[in-house]
Amino acid sequence: MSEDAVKQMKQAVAKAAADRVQSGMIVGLGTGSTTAFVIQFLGDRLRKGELSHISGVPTSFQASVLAKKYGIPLVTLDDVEKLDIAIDGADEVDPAKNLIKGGGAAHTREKIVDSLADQFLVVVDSSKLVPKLGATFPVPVEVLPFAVAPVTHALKALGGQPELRMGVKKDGPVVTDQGNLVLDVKFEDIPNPAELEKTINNIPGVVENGLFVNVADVILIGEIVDGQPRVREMG
Ligand SMILES: O=C(CO)[C@H](O)[C@H](O)COP(=O)(O)O
Repeated sequence: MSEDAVKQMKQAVAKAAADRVQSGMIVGLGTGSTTAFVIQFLGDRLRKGELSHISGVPTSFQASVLAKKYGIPLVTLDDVEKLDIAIDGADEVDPAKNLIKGGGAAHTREKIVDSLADQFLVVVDSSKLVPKLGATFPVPVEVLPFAVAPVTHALKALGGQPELRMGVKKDGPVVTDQGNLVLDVKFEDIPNPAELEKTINNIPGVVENGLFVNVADVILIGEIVDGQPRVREMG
């Protein structure tokens, strides 16, 4: 799939998601390249007067910078008890609507914000659909820097192959918005994602992992059909 086709799928699905937001809503703003388009399209709708009085809860520094750029008023979790909708991307989606997230190292805040929404709407291109979680993407685990060694040992004991995530444009490890590190853990098989999600989070020093089980309500998928971008909802 060409880069341009992937961009078209992301834009199509982002537009469809932004069109579902209604005036007055409190909206969780996800992190990543797909949600960057969602934030841009929400800003467009506000500017055109199609939408008014929405507030965004950003899931990351990136989301907050983009929201400010596109004129979306922001609130924090000190200001609201729940959200009407959260729109976020994913790295993998299985047929039961369970996810792996954290490709942008933002899964800790994302899980908090996405879980507080009446509706958690996931926006992905068709390359993210997998028959089983773990098929293509490791499970990102945010870890306190002090605990990287013992958490690494514990993840190996669970059958995983953890690797410290390194920066692409920076020497040294990726540091999350909370000042922690990320271990990307490849598992040969994830027979029970719900159990693995809880087991990993029980390791002392783990802050949060990128398995999102039973959190997503709606999955919108951008795809290319007969050369044209199209959006469908997972049944
Ligand atoms: O979980 C995430 C960030 O932590 C992203 O939502 C996920 O990585 C998908 O990103 P993109 O839309 O760029 O493919």
